[in-house]
Amino acid sequence: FLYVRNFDQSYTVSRNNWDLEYDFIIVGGGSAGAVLANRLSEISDWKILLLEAGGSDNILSDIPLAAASLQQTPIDWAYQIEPQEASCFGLINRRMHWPRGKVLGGSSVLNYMVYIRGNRRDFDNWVRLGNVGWSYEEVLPYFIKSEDNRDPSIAFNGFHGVGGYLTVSSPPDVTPVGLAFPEAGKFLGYPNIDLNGPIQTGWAIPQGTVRRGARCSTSKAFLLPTKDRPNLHVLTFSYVTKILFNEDKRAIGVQFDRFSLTHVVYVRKEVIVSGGSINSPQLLMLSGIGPADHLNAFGIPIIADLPVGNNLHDHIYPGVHFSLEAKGVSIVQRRVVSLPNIIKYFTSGRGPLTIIGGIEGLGFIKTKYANYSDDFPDFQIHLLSGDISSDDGQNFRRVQGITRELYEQYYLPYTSFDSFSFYPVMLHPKSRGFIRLRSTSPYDPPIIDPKYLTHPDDILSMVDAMKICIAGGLTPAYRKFGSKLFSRIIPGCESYPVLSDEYLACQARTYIQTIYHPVGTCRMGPADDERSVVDPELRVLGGVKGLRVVDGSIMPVITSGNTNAPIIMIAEKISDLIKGVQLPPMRFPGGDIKRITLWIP
Ligand SMILES: Cc1cc2nc3c(=O)[nH]c(=O)nc-3n(C[C@H](O)[C@H](O)[C@H](O)COP(=O)(O)OP(=O)(O)OC[C@H]3O[C@@H](n4cnc5c(N)ncnc54)[C@H](O)[C@@H]3O)c2cc1C
Repeated sequence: FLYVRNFDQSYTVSRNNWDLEYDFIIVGGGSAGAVLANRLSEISDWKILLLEAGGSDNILSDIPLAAASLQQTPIDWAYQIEPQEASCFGLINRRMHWPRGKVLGGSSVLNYMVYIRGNRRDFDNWVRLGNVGWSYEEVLPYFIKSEDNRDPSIAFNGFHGVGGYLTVSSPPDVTPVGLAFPEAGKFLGYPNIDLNGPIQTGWAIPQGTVRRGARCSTSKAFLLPTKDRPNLHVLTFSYVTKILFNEDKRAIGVQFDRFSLTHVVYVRKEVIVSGGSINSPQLLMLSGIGPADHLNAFGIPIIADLPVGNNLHDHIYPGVHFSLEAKGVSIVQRRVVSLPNIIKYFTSGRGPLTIIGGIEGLGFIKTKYANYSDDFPDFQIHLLSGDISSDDGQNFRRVQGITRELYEQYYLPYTSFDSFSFYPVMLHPKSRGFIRLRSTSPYDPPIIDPKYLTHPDDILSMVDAMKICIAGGLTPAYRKFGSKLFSRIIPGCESYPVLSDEYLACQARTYIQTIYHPVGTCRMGPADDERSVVDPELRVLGGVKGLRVVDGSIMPVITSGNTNAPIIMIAEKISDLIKGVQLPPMRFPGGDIKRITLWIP
């Protein structure tokens, strides 16, 4: 207990009194909001208010292997998406859950802690879309600024930071199935590399946002060190329901609900919305910023007619599952959640409970559809060591929202043996969906329709990625444990020859799942691009003043990898911009790279 739990964390940030006016009001204390609160309150003359709808994180959320068990609990907004047209859910007709953190630290408290920054092309692509200032060379200093990398073999290779607020570490313990992952990659021709270093295409055991074996959320990383700053007020259980404007379209404050009472607080400089990719567009629309026809339909007075809620996209994957003859080589949750392992975790910050969401390997690969000349992978394989059902399906059923009967029908055969899964995550989906208001009540969850797989290219590349996964799981690295592809005949796909392209496509449509990276709903772009909601300094367009959006919703195109680190970077960069400073661009430490043509949506 002493080892992993810093007693400082028991501080409470809730206050019962606050001021009537602040220099900055930040809405949402998640991945982005926590960074902004820290960095802006470094200026002692500025008074900052952070309003967070949820409370504080807890001891369960510290345990890396327990990540999935946090879903559908009070610290999760527990959204559900609309049923999808593309027959993704033909088999079980489910409405996929979309967890989002409702807690200080936001989704960084629920996430699986994988630390990935994305590909340098992602940011150069943002610049090509008109977003001056966001090239890889300009954002790299901000990734480094946040970081405290604790692995000496990675920390000093020129791409990393030491001494920042965000602890990044390599896993203290890895199962044999995890250790086999880079070996399997090498067999297929992929090098074992630092996935945040000079090249991204490779297979490796990933680093995580983990400090001494426990989750390092942005609440722990960025808010905890500010607890003695008198100019930062953090109010938990404070749900912002409206941004207030004067007749000049200047944001002058917000209205929020706290313990059944409604309050108003005013702002001198700016309101910054950091509610995440679902809540930020919802709040903007409720406040009169959104598509005019949609707001008119609800009778909401229009402040600015902007494409808020459009451009919703996400990372999805189909599962490729393997069973193993060997025993004790992967995480079988019913075995690893044992008293000795719990004691080990709390006394030394080691053991299987430190494994980040069960993810022990990451492989960035290129399918034949990638169509790029060099290092710009189109899929990211996540190795889940131990399968969805190794805890008797409890998390899986909760996370995927399927019934016990369906679970027993299709997944039960997994439960008794060691196993692993490869999840090939499609990095550059072309399908686009939207967020819209369901009603004018801020308490009604918005309509979320990602329109998965509605672009025909998306399914083709997915089939190819599944084939690479099948090859990877059957390499000598896994054969030595007796790996076998778990090939049940999927109901609805019987008419296709097993493992044919058509069969795999059917499997993908049937079992697609989110890896929880929705972005893009308050798209950043130049003012003359009709798709833009915020400009490259993240100021809301349409003549609005004193209002920014800073979170995952501003990404014009999703980054190649998990989204927490890039969102922290975005908040770091904008904090400096607000302060009127910018770190100098870093020349790419590996030298110049070839220019290539990217697909631009
Ligand atoms: C289950 C899961 C697993 C993931 N795994 C990984 C991973 O392994 N690696 C990775 O890099 N990324 C991962 N992600 C994604 C990553 O965590 C998110 O992209 C990132 O945390 C989003 O940051 P954000 O600042 O945009 O929003 P959030 O972190 O969601 O923050 C939004 C905050 O605003 C608050 N809020 C919203 N509306 C209001 C309002 N009106 N008033 C007051 N407060 C409000 C919310 O309660 C929340 O605290 C995962 C996400 C999930 C959910």
